[in-house]
Amino acid sequence: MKPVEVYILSGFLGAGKTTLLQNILSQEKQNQRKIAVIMNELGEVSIDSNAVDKDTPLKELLNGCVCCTIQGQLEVQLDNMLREYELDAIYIETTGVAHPIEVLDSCLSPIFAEKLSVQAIITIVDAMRWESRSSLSIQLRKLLLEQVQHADIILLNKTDQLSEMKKANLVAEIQALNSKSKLLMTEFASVPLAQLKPMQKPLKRHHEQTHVHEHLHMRTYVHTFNKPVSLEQFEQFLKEMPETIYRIKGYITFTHSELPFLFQYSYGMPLYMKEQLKRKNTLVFIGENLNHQQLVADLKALELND
Ligand SMILES: Nc1nc2c(ncn2[C@@H]2O[C@H](COP(=O)(O)OP(=O)(O)OP(=O)(O)O)[C@@H](O)[C@H]2O)c(=O)[nH]1
Repeated sequence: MKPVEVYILSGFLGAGKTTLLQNILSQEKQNQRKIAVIMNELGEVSIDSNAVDKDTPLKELLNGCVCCTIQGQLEVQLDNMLREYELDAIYIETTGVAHPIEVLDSCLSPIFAEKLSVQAIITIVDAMRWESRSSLSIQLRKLLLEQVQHADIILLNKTDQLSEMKKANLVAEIQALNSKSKLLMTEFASVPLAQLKPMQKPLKRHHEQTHVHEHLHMRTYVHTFNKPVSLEQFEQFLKEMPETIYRIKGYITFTHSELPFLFQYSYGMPLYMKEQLKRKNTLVFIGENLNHQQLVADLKALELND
């Protein structure tokens, strides 16, 4: 039997991995290929899984980063996928702080030698984040660089926010770091599937391990609101919260609206999308050295002030 193609989607928190996955899945559906998804999220609840439609087999690895705490689980999930479904391809969306090589290692395990064929590590780079990476900690900067260096295909995303001149500078910088990869510029990760074929297949590569909890000090906090909150006060909270909170996602209901909003925040940019169904009002916060106590107090205060 033909081995199942595997694509590893990597990229920093909020770079656009889920947006890319949605674009890919709708194109794969048109091509009538059988696709499965493995998602790894840092928080203990999944927000992104709603982005995958019900017909697509989905396995989730929650509350850990594939690269350190749950690499073994990834192998088990891959094995389960192969037993349960007849597939053409599996897409693995890693957490924004995963090292793609660890994921690659799991897929290249001898138990999958005949069954999986890893096609590419696709790294999506948030153009704005890349530009201002000097404000990140050394460990995170290193991770960003390595995600680029180990990619077979690089999507320079969010280019809608860059001038032509800045685009040219970024392209030159990224090509200097990894001249072997294919580099594409995208807005909202829009890319034809045919472009996601690498120039060469990934081989086993080595890197220095950077683990989420040990070195990056990356933490998550999951907060559930018991009642709607004021939009105005929530926006004030966003303005005042520490810059080391890089990513927030989840559902939130405001006093002015019955239905919740899907809330996305990355690199200082909030985005609200109205939902059609009631959802649990849970937000996942991801950041470096999170001060849990302060966060809990600030979020609880939003409910009291209402
Ligand atoms: N302006 C702009 N926003 C974008 C673009 N691509 C994605 N976004 C937005 O950026 C936010 C994060 O996108 P996601 O696709 O959820 O990012 P992600 O990498 O999956 O995030 P994590 O899973 O938390 O690491 C969302 O609000 C997207 O709508 C783009 O090209 N331009």
